[in-house]
Amino acid sequence: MVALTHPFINLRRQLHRIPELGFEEFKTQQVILDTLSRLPQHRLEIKTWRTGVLAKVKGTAPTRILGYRTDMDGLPMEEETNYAFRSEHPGRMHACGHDFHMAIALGILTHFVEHPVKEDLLFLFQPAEEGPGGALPMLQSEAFQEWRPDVLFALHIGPDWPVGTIATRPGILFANTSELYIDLIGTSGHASLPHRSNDMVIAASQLAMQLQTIISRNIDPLDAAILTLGKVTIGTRQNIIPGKARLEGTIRTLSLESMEHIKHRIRTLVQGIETGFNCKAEIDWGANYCQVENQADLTQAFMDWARTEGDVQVVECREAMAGEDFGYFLQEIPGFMFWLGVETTYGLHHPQIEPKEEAIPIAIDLMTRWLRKKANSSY
Ligand SMILES: CC(=O)N[C@@H](CCC[C@H](N)C(=O)O)C(=O)O
Repeated sequence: MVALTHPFINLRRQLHRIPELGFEEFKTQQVILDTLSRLPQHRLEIKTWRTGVLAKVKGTAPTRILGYRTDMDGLPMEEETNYAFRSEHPGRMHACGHDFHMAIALGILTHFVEHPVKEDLLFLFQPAEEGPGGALPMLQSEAFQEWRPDVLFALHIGPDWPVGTIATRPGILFANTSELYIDLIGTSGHASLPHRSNDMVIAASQLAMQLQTIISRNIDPLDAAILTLGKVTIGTRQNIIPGKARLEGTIRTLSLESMEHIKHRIRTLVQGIETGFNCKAEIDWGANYCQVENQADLTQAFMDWARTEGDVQVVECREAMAGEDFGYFLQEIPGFMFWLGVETTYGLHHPQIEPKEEAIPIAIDLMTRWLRKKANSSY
């Protein structure tokens, strides 16, 4: 772990202590607003939107708005790192790097308040990326539309790459996602009377196995797709036949067509369970995120530029099956997202993840130079 010498590493640690779930980022929002309030105000315009923040750094002779987005929320999990600055919120953790993302955004913003460029720069602090999804409602908000940027950039910490490496690609970077919740409703009863009950352990087990056939039997093997069940809840006690089961999961695809096809197959299999087990079933698709599709020319230009700058390694990576609601912004505004190497032993969403903080100043420096270049060019 690096020493506490860099102001934005310090800020990351401050944010790391206070992870909050989507649309509950009250303390986080306050830290962002407090940080902004300590900067010279004459170049800053600030708006809040729900628990998010929009901060505009006014340019010297603006004709366009260049945007930079960070997410803000933490995850509902117990932290198990060795950090001295562990989460102070039980059952909450920044395990997806949003503390890094916010500190980096504030580092870039601070630079431009002190060293303005010609164009306006918009910094979006977006709530609820992990769920239920803040990007789409923020994109549709009046607050955003009033300052709608012409281009938009973002990064995500990348545990698989060493510090000093960035990885991205023109085109699809992150998958389409849909959450999946299936409730099965049968009849509970005494363990000794199976014929008078309708056991949802058996129905849920059958369904879990059948769902796994969708990817292996119904999807083109060359078209990547995932159906993961992350949580199954059934029963209360060893001698009670449970009449209710809940299966929770996520679907990931690299095309919208595959997403629709998988949902169609899920509906069909669930209907089969209803018929076969004489139970009722309800499906809820939860939050859906569209793919993160990097604008090809801009992304290629960024990768070429970063290679010539020579201080970071640039990798053209494959698509990831992770989801990111930043994709909604990129459906309407040209831009890109990239992975920032933070080289960790444990991956994203792991309770022991300790991303390397040396990546924070590297990212601030890189994106400061990129935004300066874009703000001074005609595109
Ligand atoms: C980068 C990352 O880990 N993103 C999350 C986004 C959540 C997607 C959605 N709520 C779902 O689970 O379907 C991810 O899990 O990929």
